[in-house]
Amino acid sequence: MDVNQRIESQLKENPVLLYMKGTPDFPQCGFSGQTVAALKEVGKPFAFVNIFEDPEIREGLKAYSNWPTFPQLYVNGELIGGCDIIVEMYRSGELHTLLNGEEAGA
Ligand SMILES: N[C@@H](CCC(=O)N[C@@H](CS)C(=O)NCC(=O)O)C(=O)O
Ligand code: FES
Repeated sequence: MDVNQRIESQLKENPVLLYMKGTPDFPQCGFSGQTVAALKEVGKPFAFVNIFEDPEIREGLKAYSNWPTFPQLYVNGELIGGCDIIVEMYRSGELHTLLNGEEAGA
């Protein structure tokens, strides 16, 4: 499998997937840490890939998504954004809406 196929299969298997530095319990960069904190507040389960453990994905994902930095949050295979976007969506309530669908605002 080449790197694009690996990325596609990860995205297919995980409807909410965060590519990050470190793990949710031990983020190894503040940008990944802030993003994890927002996701944890919303409280829906999410999968992650620690790009420090996978240099091929680290470089391949930048080309795949045309987005040069981490974290990168994907929902249903679609890139939602990095730290700035996710934190802003958390503050505005959009992240909750995105991850909870109709339950949002209930
Ligand atoms: N403004 C970015 C901040 C993220 C960022 O600058 N990430 C850098 C430093 S952690 C990065 O991933 N650089 C590429 C690399 O480390 O491969 C965001 O909103 O996500
Ligand atoms: S690892 Fe240095 S800013 Fe993220």
